Amino acid sequence: MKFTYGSDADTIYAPATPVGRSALAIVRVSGPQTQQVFLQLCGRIPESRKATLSTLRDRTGVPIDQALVLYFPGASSPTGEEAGEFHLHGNMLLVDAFALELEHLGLRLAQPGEFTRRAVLAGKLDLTQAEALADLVEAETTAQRRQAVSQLYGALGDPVLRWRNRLLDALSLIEADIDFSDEDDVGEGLFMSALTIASQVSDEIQTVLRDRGIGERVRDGFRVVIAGPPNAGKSTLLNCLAGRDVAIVTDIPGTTRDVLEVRLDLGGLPVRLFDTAGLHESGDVVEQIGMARANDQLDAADVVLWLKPAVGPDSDQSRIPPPLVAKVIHVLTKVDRLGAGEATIQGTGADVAVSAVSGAGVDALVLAIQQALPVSSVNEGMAITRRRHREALTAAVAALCRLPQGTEENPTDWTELVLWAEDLRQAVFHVGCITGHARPDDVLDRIFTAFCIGK
Ligand SMILES: Nc1nc2c(ncn2[C@@H]2O[C@H](COP(=O)(O)OP(=O)(O)OP(=O)(O)O)[C@@H](O)[C@H]2O)c(=O)[nH]1
Ligand SMILES: [K+]
Ligand SMILES: [Mg+2]
Repeated sequence: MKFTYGSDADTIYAPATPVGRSALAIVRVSGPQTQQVFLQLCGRIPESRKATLSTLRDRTGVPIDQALVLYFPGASSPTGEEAGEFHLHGNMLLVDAFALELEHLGLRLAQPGEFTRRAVLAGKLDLTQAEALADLVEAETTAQRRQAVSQLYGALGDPVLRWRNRLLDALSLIEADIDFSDEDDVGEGLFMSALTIASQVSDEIQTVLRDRGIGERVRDGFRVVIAGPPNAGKSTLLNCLAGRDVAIVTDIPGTTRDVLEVRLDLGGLPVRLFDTAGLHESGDVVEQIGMARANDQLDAADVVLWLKPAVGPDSDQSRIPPPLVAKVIHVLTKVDRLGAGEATIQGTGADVAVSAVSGAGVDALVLAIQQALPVSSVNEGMAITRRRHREALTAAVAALCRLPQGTEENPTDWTELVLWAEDLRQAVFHVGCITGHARPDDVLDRIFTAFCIGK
């Protein structure tokens, strides 16, 4: 969907707190008509940046509410333009009555993310910080919250900006060389320093690109897939780990066909846990489709729980998982059905033995999953958190790799310098897209449509 914003010259408003009953409801206003809003509804413009108690009145003079109001003048406001905040009591009828007065003055309801968009356009935030704000609002686990906060404080934006500045330095060296050069001479040899800078930046970016996608995983959730033969107890285990009855369980093999997903917080890490159809030879068309879906999940998994029942008709099937990139945890299930004293894991090849009925071994399994997640570097230093960042960095590296890699190489004539300058310019552009220093409109639209209104 293409999202179109109203004019950036409009004065916008939006509730910044959730709909419903609450102690307070905060309404934000931003744009050139802000002072007029204060004059009309409070009777005066409050002192800048100071919480002031004020009676809000409608256009007939009838009080709407007594509210704490805040006025942020021009450039020092969160959006970089005239802005205000109204802390009403948290009743929706009251908020509606207030909104009606704002609309009467010509304000319009903000689009999702429009306040943050204005802050970016005013240079108050770079794009990675704007994305971090969205991630912070959406965070469901500690790791997500920490990653969002560190990105807000520049964990991604700062190094990207430094790369861009160094590439700009390199570009200006080459441009100087071009200026010095005439037809017989290719400049002062400044290109050598330029190529050194470019290759160092390229190496640094490539190191970051080899991060195994941890930042993206923290943002989206690590994928843990439960798989194994039919009736191994996969759906029962999903329900047990989720703590609720998500999946259908029966003693009929082939009960699960569709992929089911639950989101879990495992020690602060976001996990997407998937239940899949039992894998075996089957002529049943529906089961075959289910197994194809199961295999797709296995291909995308970070960790696979491969289940095998300790007892029952399926226990002797010596099934092994298909070849996988993911880490595999071999889980022996239904151990409550083993006789007392029977050694559980030994000789079975399993890593963990569980019973979803008695709960035995479930804590050990959770621990094993946590240890199998590729999290050693979570929240430490720079993290790529979106595909957008990865694509931009990859494109920048591709441009830098077109430059000669050894500094010994001399340009054959000055037109070659011009081509090198162009490659550098492209690298600068792609790196700049991450922070918003180069800003194609579709990038902005894609980012801000994912925001909630009022942010
Ligand atoms: N005693 C005992 N029975 C279990 C346990 N886990 C599962 N079962 C039983 O095993 C049968 C199969 O369980 P499911 O969870 O449906 O197995 P599944 O692997 O999802 O099966 P499909 O979806 O058909 O591949 C059911 O009758 C469950 O009640 C367990 O830990 N202990
Ligand atoms: K079943
Ligand atoms: Mg099942």
